[in-house]
Amino acid sequence: MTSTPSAATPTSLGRLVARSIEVADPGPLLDLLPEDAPTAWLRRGEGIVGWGVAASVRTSGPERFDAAVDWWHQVSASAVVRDELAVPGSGLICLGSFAFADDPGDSVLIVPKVVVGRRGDRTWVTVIGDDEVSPPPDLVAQPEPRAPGEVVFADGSVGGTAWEAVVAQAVQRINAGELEKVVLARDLIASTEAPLDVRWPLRRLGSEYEMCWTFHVDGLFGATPELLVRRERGLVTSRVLAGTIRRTGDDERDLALAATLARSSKDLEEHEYAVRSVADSLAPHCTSMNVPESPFVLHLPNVMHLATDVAGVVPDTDSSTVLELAAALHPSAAVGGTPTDVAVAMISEIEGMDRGRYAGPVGWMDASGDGEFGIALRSAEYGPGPNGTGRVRLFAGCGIVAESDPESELAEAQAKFVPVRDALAGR
Ligand SMILES: C=C(O[C@@H]1C=C(C(=O)O)C=C[C@H]1O)C(=O)O
Repeated sequence: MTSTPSAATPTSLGRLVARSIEVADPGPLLDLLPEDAPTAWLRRGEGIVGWGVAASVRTSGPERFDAAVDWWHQVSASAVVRDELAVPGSGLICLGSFAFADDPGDSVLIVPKVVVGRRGDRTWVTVIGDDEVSPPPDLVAQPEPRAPGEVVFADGSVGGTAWEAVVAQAVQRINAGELEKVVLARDLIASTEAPLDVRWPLRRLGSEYEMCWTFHVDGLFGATPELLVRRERGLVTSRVLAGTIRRTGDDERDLALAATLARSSKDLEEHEYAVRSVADSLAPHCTSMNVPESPFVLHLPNVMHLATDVAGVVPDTDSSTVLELAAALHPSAAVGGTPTDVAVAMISEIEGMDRGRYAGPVGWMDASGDGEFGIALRSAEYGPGPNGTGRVRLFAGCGIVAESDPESELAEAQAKFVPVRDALAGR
């Protein structure tokens, strides 16, 4: 790895050596994570956790995806890999998280030093190092993570009332024919008494939001219900969400609400834009595709969504990695809008905040380019606060169409803060 793309800042230029071995079930993967440099991508207890940094690259700007793909090609081409399992996620892998917007676009790919993965009833450990690998570590459950202590929430960049006015402005511009749909988000700031030990919210998100992908990459964590793209041995899949209704906590009422959502023309329209944008971006890579005609309702503890699982076959002649597919799909109408360019310009004009890596692709990739990238929703970014405290920035957004009502959209955004908000609670 002598030459690196200009938009990339790598940490390791050495040749990597990776070795994966099968191990006995060590119990819940999240319980194995140490406090220092943990990474995670898990759903229903399966997936990947990792710790330490064997190599990483930071990229930025409009070239952030291309620069990361180039770096990964170089790293994986020069690596020596011994993998006794050869299942998705074993062998050399990286985890990554990408900014929503081109500017500043700060993004990261990380190759952990240790990865523990689970798929079905198989569990493995991968140890990755420079030129030589250490023996696999003992896998033992770590003590309960440190609690955040008292947590105080405050408005972020734009307060609730001001945000309603921004939504109203978007509705007006949609009705004036400028665009069809735009996704607008806001942030909340949580101040935690102690610096955040990210394993605290991760454990809670992993058990409360089993239908979601619980993730952490370099300070961005959450539990997303939306899979931007999975590439696995020539098959691509994407779970598209758009159209939301809040749950009441009363099962019978929620079922009636689910039926209302499935018939709501406003939500079906919003959903249709999102499905079309994903299908159109995947089509050039696929020989055949399955796009269901109508969505199903995905039930989460806080909200219900209209959901469509899109699938396609990528021929051997198409060598696009899952990250390139994610880059082609980003930003889908689920987090940008329709038409994409007009919506993205409107977001930066009126939203009033930098999204950072919220609503960008987050996930993992192996040396063959297979892997999974979700959309970083129901997420937050954390760092140090003043005087030994912690600071967490939570994000939530909503698709705005012609019939959107600002007050209901604000309530919907509040409901989307709930997963991370609740996961920070408890002392
Ligand atoms: C933008 C978010 O969610 C997206 C917007 C949705 C909607 O407007 O109905 C639903 C799911 C997501 O695609 C978010 O959670 O922040």
